Amino acid sequence: MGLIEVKNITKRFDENIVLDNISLSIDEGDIFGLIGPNGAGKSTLIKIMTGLWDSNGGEVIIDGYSIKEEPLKVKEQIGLVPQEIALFEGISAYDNLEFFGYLYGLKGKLLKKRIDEALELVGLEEKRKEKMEKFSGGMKRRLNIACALLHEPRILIMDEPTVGIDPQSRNHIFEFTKKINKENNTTIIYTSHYMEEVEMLCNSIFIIDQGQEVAYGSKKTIKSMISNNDRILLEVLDYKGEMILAIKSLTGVNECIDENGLIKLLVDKKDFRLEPLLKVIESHGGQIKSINFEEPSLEEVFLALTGRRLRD
Ligand SMILES: Nc1ncnc2c1ncn2[C@@H]1O[C@H](COP(=O)(O)OP(=O)(O)OP(=O)(O)O)[C@@H](O)[C@H]1O
Repeated sequence: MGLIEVKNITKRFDENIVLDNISLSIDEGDIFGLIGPNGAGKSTLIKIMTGLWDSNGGEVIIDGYSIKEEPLKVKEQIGLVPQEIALFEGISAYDNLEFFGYLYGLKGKLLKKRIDEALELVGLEEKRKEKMEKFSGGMKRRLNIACALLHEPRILIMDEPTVGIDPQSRNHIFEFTKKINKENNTTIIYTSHYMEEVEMLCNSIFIIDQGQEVAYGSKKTIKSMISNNDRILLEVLDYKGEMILAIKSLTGVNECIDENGLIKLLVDKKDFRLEPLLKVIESHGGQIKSINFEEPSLEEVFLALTGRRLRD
């Protein structure tokens, strides 16, 4: 059983079904990506998983506790960073953290220690005395995440943490997310409509669209859902013209396009072997300058499975 079990969750607003029988399981230490376009149901699922909203059917079990029956046991394990920034503008970064620390029941030396650690983690130690109103959107977002980490939660949930922020803050968020996952084994749930972020950060992925599961599993599993093909890009110097014909006749090669020395291959993962390809190139006098293997991107997966782009 995973640390987090979501079982057959359904949510309706009047007649509108916004989550349709969603089930998933998240292991301790995972970085779990929940992705889908605007209005797909990501925030609604997060609100149900954290006990902020009730579902119309199904259940959420965290560490063996039902969120409906033992909400406090569940909530103390979670740090939630909501989509809307929740901070006090008129006071300093430190005072904001102190306020949230009190809410978690922290005080005295322990609170000070946790505030220092959280400020360092999100890269805002030098801004501790500055008032929030002077902060950029990205700095506010980082501080908001720091607030959610003060009680050292076992699970950190971030709902679209990089929307509308500067690249520097975005990189900070990636770096410290990876750090707390690695060093503290914190389980991360990360929602986004930026496929490339999730692709970079997450090991398990759930793609949701119009309240329904589109794909779910490890990155590898999801990518293999749409294609048995891999792409290979080769840069080859000094080869003779017949080489392309010889490559095309190799087992497992479905396509071979030559663009002035940049050779693009589409190969069947099951049947293709690298060795015969290298031999053919060598026997035609070609010299390989570079060779790259490419998998389909998550964006391509989404397009293949839904017929639409994630961001139109
Ligand atoms: N309080 C509400 N009342 C009625 N409908 C709602 C409510 N909250 C959300 N919805 C609807 O539920 C659907 C899912 O919304 P949700 O905010 O969960 O999507 P999302 O994937 O988080 O999108 P975004 O990336 O835009 O935040 C949308 O159609 C939305 O209009």
